[in-house]
Amino acid sequence: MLTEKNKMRLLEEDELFPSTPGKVKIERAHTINRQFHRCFASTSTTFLWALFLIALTASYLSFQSFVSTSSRFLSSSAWDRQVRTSASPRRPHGLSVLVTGAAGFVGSHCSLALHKRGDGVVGLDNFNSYYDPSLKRARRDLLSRNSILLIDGDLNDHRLLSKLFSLAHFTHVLHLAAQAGVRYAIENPASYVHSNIAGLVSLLEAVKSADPQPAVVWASSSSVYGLNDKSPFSESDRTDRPASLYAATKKAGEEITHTYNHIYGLSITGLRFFTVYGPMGRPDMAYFSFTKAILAGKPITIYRGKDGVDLARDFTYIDDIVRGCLASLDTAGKSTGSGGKKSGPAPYRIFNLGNTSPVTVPTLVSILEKHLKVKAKKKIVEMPGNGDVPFTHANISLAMAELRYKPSTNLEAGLKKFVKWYISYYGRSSRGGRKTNL
Ligand SMILES: O=C(O)[C@H]1O[C@H](OP(=O)(O)OP(=O)(O)OC[C@H]2O[C@@H](n3ccc(=O)[nH]c3=O)[C@H](O)[C@@H]2O)[C@H](O)[C@@H](O)[C@@H]1O
Repeated sequence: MLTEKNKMRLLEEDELFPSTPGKVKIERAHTINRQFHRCFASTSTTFLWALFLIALTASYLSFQSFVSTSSRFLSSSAWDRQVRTSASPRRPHGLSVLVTGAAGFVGSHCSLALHKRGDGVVGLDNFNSYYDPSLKRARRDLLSRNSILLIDGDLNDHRLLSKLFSLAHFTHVLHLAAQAGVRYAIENPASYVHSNIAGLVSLLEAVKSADPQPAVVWASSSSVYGLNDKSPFSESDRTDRPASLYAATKKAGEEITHTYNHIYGLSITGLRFFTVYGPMGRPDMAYFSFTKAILAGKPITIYRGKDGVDLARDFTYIDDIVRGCLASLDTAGKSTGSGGKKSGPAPYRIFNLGNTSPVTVPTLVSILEKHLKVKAKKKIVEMPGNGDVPFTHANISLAMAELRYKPSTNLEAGLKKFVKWYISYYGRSSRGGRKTNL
């Protein structure tokens, strides 16, 4: 017999866990159900507590790491001195440049080139794990051996940025930090917004408030041309039809920098890089991942466009890009703002930095086969609809006229240098592990 109290409890439990309407309930089933419900209720409570504790621990840890990162940077006079020394030019009228993304491919090459000619350089990089961070650490070690300070920090860390601009009077910011890669945007769209939109705005806010305001040279991308089929691509061509979220964030960057130019008088130069390759490059890019796979005897996937047309890229060698970046810094006019107001118009420039001679992906593979002396195992598939464009081709007349930009390395010669570096760094039988220092 059920007591009134027990009946009430059962009723309450029934309300909590309603049974399927119309089902006959027998007492034994009900008892089992009740035990199950109790057990479930206690499991779910435990689960919720566990979640709560995990969240609490995670926020504590991230707070601790924020505090320790910030205090490590923000309260040490030794660190202040390091920033000032690294930012100081060693030649008369030299530049003082904050290079974001300095542990990256283009960032590390530019930092070294600037340092070599006597400019002051401070690097900033968040060492994210989009590709193997050990290569980024190796680049940092190389910079460090050249007395270039590279700070592990994120563009979105406002305190860190304002501290940097208060410590050093940077004449220029070379902004190369970004979430790169066209196809990865399908997997992780938020990382593109974090770095290429929020990070960019955070940086521009810091630059706007700096006194004096530096000039900004930054990496846009050939991908902004998107579905443009007028060839070669000129800076005045349509860029309102991006084919990937990556391209859309780079295009947004061009508009965002324009706003800061218009309102605050920041001197802006946007560089549309065309598929940059070379030694110490990005492992996610086709020429790099193909090399690794070919040496390992693994198959490579070659995408092919509609109607069996080969895809083509205006592959551009890193040294040419570095020269274009340095020429952009050297010719950037001054920012005109101070205290949040501009005192006159400042330059806003956009340049293509390409090679002007597109090469198909199968040709890229055959050049690699030749330099590696190994035949590739090729799998040809139709280009997936995940952001790729069929071809790119730069018109570089504007950069030639204003930057004296003149690319001098063709794909054959550039890949030879890349392969030489790859084998010296990883070895021929590598599985991605490094053999020597950079
Ligand atoms: O120029 C640019 O703006 C962009 O250049 C590259 O993007 P992408 O040209 O797609 O370079 P890769 O990823 O190296 O691809 C090169 C070509 O190889 C093809 N590919 C790639 C990977 C693969 O497994 N198979 C394959 O056939 C691609 O479809 C593409 O046609 C960079 O990854 C971007 O960060 C940069 O902004």
